[in-house]
Amino acid sequence: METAAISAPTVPGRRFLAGHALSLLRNPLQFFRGLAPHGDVVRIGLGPRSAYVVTDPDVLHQMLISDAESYEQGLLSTVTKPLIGESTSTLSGEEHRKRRRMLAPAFRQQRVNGYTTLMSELSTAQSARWREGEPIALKGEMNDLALATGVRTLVAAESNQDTAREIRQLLPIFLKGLFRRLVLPGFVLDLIPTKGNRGFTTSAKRLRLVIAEAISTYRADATDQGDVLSILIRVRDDETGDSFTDSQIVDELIALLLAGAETTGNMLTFALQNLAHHPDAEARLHAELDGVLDGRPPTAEDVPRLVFLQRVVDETLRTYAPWMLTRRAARETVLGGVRIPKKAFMIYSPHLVCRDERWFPEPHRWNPDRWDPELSAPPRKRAWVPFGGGAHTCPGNLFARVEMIIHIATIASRWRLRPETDAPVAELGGAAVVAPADIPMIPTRRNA
Ligand code: HEM
Repeated sequence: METAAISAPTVPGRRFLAGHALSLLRNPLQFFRGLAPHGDVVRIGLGPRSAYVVTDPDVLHQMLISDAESYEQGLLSTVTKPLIGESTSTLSGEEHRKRRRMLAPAFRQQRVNGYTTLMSELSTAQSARWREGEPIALKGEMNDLALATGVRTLVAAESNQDTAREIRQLLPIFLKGLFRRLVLPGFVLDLIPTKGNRGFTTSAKRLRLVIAEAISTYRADATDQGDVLSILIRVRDDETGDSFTDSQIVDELIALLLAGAETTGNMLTFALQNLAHHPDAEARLHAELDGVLDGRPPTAEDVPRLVFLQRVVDETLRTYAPWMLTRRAARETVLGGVRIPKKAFMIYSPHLVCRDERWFPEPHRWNPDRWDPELSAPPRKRAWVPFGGGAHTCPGNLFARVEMIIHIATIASRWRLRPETDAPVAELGGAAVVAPADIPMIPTRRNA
């Protein structure tokens, strides 16, 4: 160990036993955004426990990439593992590397391109239900759309559409129960047989059963349905020759839906809310869509041509990046010159790094032009971390970016959205992600 290593500075305001709980409960996003001036790695109190928060992009690179072997998955995966099983998002080490290799073919560029027709059909159907001048709850609409996209790209076969519908109904009940169990231990909730608690247990069992039935149908019919499940039942690991068992596929599909639906739904909401609040950006997007698409639905080939829309998406991902992700030090080590004890509770916050004015001038301003090399100096690449980095970097990053581009292109080609009130775009600290406040929107048809 380097001898010059120092102890991590403690962030002022830590109280005996409570730690920084008050500031965290009051406004976790603001609290995290205020940490960087105290050091590249700082110590905060979560109740009586210490946690180390990494605030600098180079030091974060060290933790996630160059010295990744010194860290394993943290609290978030420890608490979710008993509830959602062993999957890419809860495993560490060699088993995790193997799962990532086996998952990768479902998320390669060519495969993701194949999902775009379905994506565009889903946003067309969702927005076809809107009525001129009648307010819509945009956040609910976008979460439904992202969930539908997740479920249909995982299990697309026509013969399994009842399954897909049932997964869509069960997942929100399961998610609600899961969130409660992250706060209170399951055995406590099992002692209180309320509707919500029974709902979690029943929905978890049913969810596994319907996915298992879909797997049996797919195994019996060798056709590639162009979806994620078709890949998972075929894939063989290059290094070990192993394939997935049915139970592993169930765990992976549930984990993908948990990791991918709400995150993308929230980002879609933020993007459309910001466009509604920035008429200049909205007008430029409309001009681009009219020029490239001329009224037809977007396809995978259009994605690289929708340059301004890509900037809208990248800026939304920067502005509303997840605020808290965790690791655990597997051994005593040094990070950014700071001593890290074995088993230390490590936190990194893409939100904090992506809102640091040293890397992104006027960091709280949503400004797609910061990604235009003719108008702005190139942002620090290492500081744009909405999808994390290293071995656990989001495997759905390409999928999520393409999904956002296709849905926004489809919706904004047909509709202009305006907030019903003058409420500004507001952000809330959700479980690990930044969630939008629900601002009712009034849709009006575009005549393009
Ligand atoms: C805009 C939407 C999304 C954002 C902002 C996002 C962000 C992230 C981040 C920051 C991580 C890394 C967590 C860590 O370091 O511990 C992650 C992991 C993960 N994401 Fe995403 N994600 C998004 C969409 C998706 C989608 C659409 C899918 C799947 C279809 C997905 C599947 C996963 C999985 C399985 C992991 C765990 C990876 C691992 O531990 O190896 N995500 N995501």
